Amino acid sequence: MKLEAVDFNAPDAAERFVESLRSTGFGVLKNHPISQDLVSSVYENWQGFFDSEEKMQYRFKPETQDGLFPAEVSEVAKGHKKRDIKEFFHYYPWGQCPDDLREQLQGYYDEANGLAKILLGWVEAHSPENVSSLYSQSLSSMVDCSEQTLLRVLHYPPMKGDEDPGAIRAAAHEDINLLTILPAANEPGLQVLGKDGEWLDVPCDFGYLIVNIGDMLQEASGGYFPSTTHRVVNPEGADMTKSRISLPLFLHPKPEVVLSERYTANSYLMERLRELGLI
Ligand SMILES: O=C(O)CCC(=O)C(=O)O
Ligand SMILES: [Fe+2]
Repeated sequence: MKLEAVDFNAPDAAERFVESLRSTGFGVLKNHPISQDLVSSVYENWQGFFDSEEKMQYRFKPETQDGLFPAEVSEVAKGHKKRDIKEFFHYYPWGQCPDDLREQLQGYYDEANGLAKILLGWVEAHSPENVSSLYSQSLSSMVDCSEQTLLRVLHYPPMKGDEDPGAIRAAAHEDINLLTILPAANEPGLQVLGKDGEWLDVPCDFGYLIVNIGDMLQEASGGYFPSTTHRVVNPEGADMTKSRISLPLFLHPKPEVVLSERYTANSYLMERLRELGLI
């Protein structure tokens, strides 16, 4: 299996992108419309936030799940015992955010959501009829004006050498949401599990945009679009001293959206959060 970047402006971009999603669970785009200067500047400013003491004033609120999740409360992926080596900030337009970072992050949130709608349109247009007939409404309308779509700013600190043996930056997992949109991080490490059981590096050239399918699209498409297992491995050698910042946008439908005969977006999310011990 090979993950090749699709040129966003190519005439057959939609078809090739959706084919990649279908066969690998991932799609990689180049020449997409999201501003790289904006992404670099977000990385830089949020590195400053994570390096600061004031970050602790933004500790997450358990009832609304917005704000900073410090390293000591970081996630334990389903089926794993060790905590991931990371800290992260959950940004929602209605949630907490340092004043000096809000405008820029909201700007990125809006740009990424705009592109996400185009990509959901591509997925819908290239779903076979027996699959698109399963969608209770168009995929892009599922996320339209959703207040659940989450932008996560992730910081993986440099390795200190005293990490718990067996702990990694992000243990193997699948995303819960419809689609995840992620600009290439400032350091490598993201890997996807191929159908052959081999881990494959996701191309991370600066400027690439990585898109992956989450469990909700798998559910809504009756399994046609597979949600894919991925992880972030620890750096080795000289890279151990480097931080890694990444910026996934998790597209979440409005709570009342019907995903399948079994689930609404809300009932699905609650079931998964319960499994993860988060509620
Ligand atoms: O940091 C990355 O590259 C991926 C992060 C991720 O998979 C997640 O937060 O769900
Ligand atoms: Fe993920």
